[in-house]
Amino acid sequence: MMGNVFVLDHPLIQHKLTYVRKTETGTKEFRELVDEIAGLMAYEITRDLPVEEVTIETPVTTTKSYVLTGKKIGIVPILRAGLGMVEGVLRHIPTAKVGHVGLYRDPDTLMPHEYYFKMPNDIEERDLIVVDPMLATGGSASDAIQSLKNRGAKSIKLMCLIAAPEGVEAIREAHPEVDIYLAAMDEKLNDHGYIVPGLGDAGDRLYGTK
Ligand SMILES: O=P(O)(O)OC[C@H]1O[C@H](OP(=O)(O)OP(=O)(O)O)[C@H](O)[C@@H]1O
Ligand SMILES: O=c1cc[nH]c(=O)[nH]1
Ligand SMILES: [Mg+2]
Repeated sequence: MMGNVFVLDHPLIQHKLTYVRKTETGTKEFRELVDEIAGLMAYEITRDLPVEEVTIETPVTTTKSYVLTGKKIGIVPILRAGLGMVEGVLRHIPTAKVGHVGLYRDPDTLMPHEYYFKMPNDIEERDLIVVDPMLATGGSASDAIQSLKNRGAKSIKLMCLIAAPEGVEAIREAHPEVDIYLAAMDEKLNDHGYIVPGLGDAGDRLYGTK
């Protein structure tokens, strides 16, 4: 089955993304905005979570209502920049477990290198949401998803703030069953593998390392 690409262009997300992109937005505000956008996106991507009917008492009467079935969820940030999206998602899915994949992209070759991998021990039973603000060449997300599959993951979604068409294509090629959720689809990559117009280096802007 071919995964879908969803651009979650809700007005609140579009508005916040404008400030995330702006050069003059400082580290503190950048971090807050990434967190808020991740929360709004989590709200959208959990739309199909299963619920079950329960019978409850209100102060007025007995009625039927709905609760989540308790489907197991895992949030998988790609370090470092993906960390900026974790709390926003956890705010809406507080029982989710969090697994970390450490990857950095070599600035010259643009190839990803894995330096850390730690998951909950039942990832094969969980619906995993891989989070990373940037999907550029797609190399990092593609490798992270492959690492998860190699360890038994069966259900994986990818959630990014901004993607280049090249990155989306790379994921669709390597992992055709993975649904991709974006806040924006940008124009292209530049010669250094940065997304245009993009927001610059997400990790550096989140953590003030440049
Ligand atoms: O799609 P790609 O071409 O692989 O590029 C995207 C990756 O690059 C950035 O991470 P970076 O390597 O800068 O690491 P960092 O998060 O530690 O800054 C970003 O957060 C993605 O993980
Ligand atoms: O534009 C880009 C591309 C890769 N990584 C980033 O942080 N930004
Ligand atoms: Mg970086």
